[in-house]
Amino acid sequence: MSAKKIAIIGGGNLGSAIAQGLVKSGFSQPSDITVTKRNTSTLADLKAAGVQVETDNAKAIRQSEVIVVALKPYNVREVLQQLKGDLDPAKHILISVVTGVSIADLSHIVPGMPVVRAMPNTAIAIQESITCICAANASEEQLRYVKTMFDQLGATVSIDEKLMDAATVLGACGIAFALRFIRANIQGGIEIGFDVRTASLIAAQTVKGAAELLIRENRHPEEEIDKVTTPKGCTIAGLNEMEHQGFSSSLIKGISTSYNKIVKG
Ligand SMILES: NC(=O)C1=CN([C@@H]2O[C@H](COP(=O)(O)OP(=O)(O)OC[C@H]3O[C@@H](n4cnc5c(N)ncnc54)[C@H](OP(=O)(O)O)[C@@H]3O)[C@@H](O)[C@H]2O)C=CC1
Ligand SMILES: O=C(O)[C@@H]1CCC=N1
Repeated sequence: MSAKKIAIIGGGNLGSAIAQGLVKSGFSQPSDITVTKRNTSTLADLKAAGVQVETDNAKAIRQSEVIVVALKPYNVREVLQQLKGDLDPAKHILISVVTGVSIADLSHIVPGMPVVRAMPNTAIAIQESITCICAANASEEQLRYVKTMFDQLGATVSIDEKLMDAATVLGACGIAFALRFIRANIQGGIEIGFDVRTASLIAAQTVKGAAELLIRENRHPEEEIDKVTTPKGCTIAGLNEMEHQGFSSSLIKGISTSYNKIVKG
């Protein structure tokens, strides 16, 4: 368990998910976490779990050592400018999960602060995130702490900052892409006879199983696909029709479009 007190500035979708994961994992005592936002009514569940809920960012920062910034990209500059006087490079470490805001940008807003960028996804709420991490001006010890924290909340990978936008697309947006794939499977499953609950369970568990084959067994997807595609069988017939309709191509184009949205605006 972490002895450090953690402030999460911006308790929206991701900020709340991080708090949930920190509580569930036992990494932090609920009372050592403070989550801020202007309208705190949406944080009732976290409050009931013992997490401190605040509208006052400065107060949250003063009573914490680790500051997780989970604001919308367009809010970061203004909010951090206001909090500059409360941030102490000797006491605090800043972890930004904000999309598209570089360590250089952050260091420009709050000079001298140790900054780590992290890119988790919403599965962090259930300790199943993949979190990409990069640091330019944090100490080895601070970086170790951040990695340990996110290791409790899923898996981590250290990357160069130049790959952070790509990490956002593949890991963070990727949850939505995967869920849309599952939804399409559910819709197909209903069309061929299943009720929605059964179709959802089969579709979700099947995707989980496929992912586990890659993660646990370190296999290439095509190696596993070869085991399923009986010659002249129904799998290859369905798979080829999906490819004729642009399945892989649409996913690759979607990933590329998502990436360009971050880098070109
Ligand atoms: N959602 C995701 O899956 C992921 C998001 N990200 C990044 O994380 C960041 C947050 O995204 P997301 O959680 O989706 O966005 P949300 O809009 O859900 O969360 C941002 C929160 O910030 C709060 N906020 C706004 N102004 C202030 C302020 N002055 N002080 C304190 N809190 C404030 C808002 O609440 P209120 O209006 O009540 O103040 C809001 O709940 C973004 O930069 C996003 O790109 C990264 C990876 C994944
Ligand atoms: O859609 C977005 O812009 C954010 C970044 C990653 C996930 N959600």
